[in-house]
Amino acid sequence: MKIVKHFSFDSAHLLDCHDGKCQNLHGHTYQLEVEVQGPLIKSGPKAGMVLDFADLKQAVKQQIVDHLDHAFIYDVHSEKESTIAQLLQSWQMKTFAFKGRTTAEMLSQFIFDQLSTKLPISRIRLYETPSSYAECNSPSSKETSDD
Ligand SMILES: Nc1nc2c(c(=O)[nH]1)N=C([C@H](O)[C@H](O)COP(=O)(O)OP(=O)(O)OP(=O)(O)O)CN2
Ligand SMILES: [Zn+2]
Repeated sequence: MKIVKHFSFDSAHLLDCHDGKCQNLHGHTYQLEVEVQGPLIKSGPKAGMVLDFADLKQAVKQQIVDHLDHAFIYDVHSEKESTIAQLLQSWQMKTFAFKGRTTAEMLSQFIFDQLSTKLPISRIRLYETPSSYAECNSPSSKETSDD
């Protein structure tokens, strides 16, 4: 059985060295879908659930949304992005240090890995724009081969 919950957060970023408009500072209202797979709980207050949606909400909020929402997400390996982050930090503005390029793909892998330490996550999908998303699946939850 699978359950899915949707989340949303707003972040600013840029892609240093991008060969298009995304080299400029800009923002996204990211839409995040988190899927959890597992058997139904058999008894007690959570009977008939894979995981209580409220518990899923709290975990995603604490581990992901609270850190990324209204933050400048920057690649710690980029001098340009780190310089912007230092300036924002000097004004007590919110930043999030990311160990990689802040693409939808890299962010979705990070979110998947973070959440997987606490929950049986089977898939996450991160929409950067309404028409663009990256998806990260647990190998064990794949229904088809690797293609
Ligand atoms: N494979 C990826 N390609 C791009 C990424 C990414 O994370 N992975 N990111 C960007 C930029 O961050 C950019 O903000 C998004 O680009 P784009 O989809 O072109 O933006 P639009 O506002 O034009 O989106 P629409 O949904 O088409 O309006 C670039 N590429
Ligand atoms: Zn972007």
